[in-house]
Amino acid sequence: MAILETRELNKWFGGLHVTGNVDFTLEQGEIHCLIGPNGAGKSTFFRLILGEHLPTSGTILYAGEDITHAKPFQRIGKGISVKFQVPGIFKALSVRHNLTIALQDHYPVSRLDEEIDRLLEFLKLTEAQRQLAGNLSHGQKQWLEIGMAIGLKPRLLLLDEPTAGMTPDETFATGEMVQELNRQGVTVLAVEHDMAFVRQIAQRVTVLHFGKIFAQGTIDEIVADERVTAIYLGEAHA
Ligand SMILES: Nc1ncnc2c1ncn2[C@@H]1O[C@H](COP(=O)(O)OP(=O)(O)OP(=O)(O)O)[C@@H](O)[C@H]1O
Repeated sequence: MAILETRELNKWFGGLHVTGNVDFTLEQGEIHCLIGPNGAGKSTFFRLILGEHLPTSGTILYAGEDITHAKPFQRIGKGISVKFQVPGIFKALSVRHNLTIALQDHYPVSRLDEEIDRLLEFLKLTEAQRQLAGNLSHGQKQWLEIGMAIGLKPRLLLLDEPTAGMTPDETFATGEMVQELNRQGVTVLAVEHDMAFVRQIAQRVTVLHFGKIFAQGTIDEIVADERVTAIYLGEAHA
C-alpha cells in the first residue's frame, strides 16, 4: 500500500519549473532515498509534501487521502514528521528539556519521563541529557533533532540530509537508528548526498534532475545506470 503518492505534481517559481510533473509513490514501510544534483528540486519536493509550499498543480495523497491543500500542522497531526538539515533545537536548554518540550503535549505526565528515558537511550544521549543542547557535538545535535521528530511517533518521517557534517562513525550510527525506526514501522523518505549512507539504508532510490524523476530503482541499479553517473554520481565521486 502507498503511504504517499504525488500525481502530476508541478511547482513553478516564476518562470522556473522546479517540480516537473512528478508521479511519485512511497510504499508503506520502505526506506526511500531521494538523490540528485544541487538545485534538482529535492528540498522543494519535501516542502510540497509538508505543505510549506503549495503546488502549482497536481495532487498529493497521504494514505489515500488528498492532502494537497492541508496546512502543515494538519499533516503533522496525520503522522508526517520532518527533520530539516539545520537543527531547530533550543540551544540554551538541556537535552532532556528539549525532548520534554517536544513530547509534553503528546504523553500523559505519568508516562513522560519514561518515554524521554527511552528516547534518550535510542539517541545515544542518555549520558548527555543534562548538557545544554548548544554544547553537543554536531552529530549529537542532529540526533536530538531526530528525537524531536520521532517523539511524536510519526508514520512517515522525512529526513533532509540527516548526515550532513557528520563523521563516518556518526553517519553509520544514524543509519542504524533509521533502520531501527523502520523496523518499528516508520516509513522513511530521506534526501541524502552521502552514497555510503544511501547504500546502508535505502531499499529504493529516486534520482531527481531538473525537478523531474530521472531514474528509480535499487541502489545497485542506480549506481550501474550510466545516465545517472553522467548527471550526478560522476560529479559526486570525482
Ligand atoms: N522559494 C523559492 N523561490 C524561487 N526559487 C526557488 C525557491 N526555492 C527554490 N528555488 C529554486 O528551485 C530550484 C530547486 O531548488 P531546491 O532547493 O529544491 O533544490 P535541491 O535539489 O534541494 O538542491 P540542494 O541539493 O542544493 O539542496 C533551484 O534553482 C532554486 O534556486
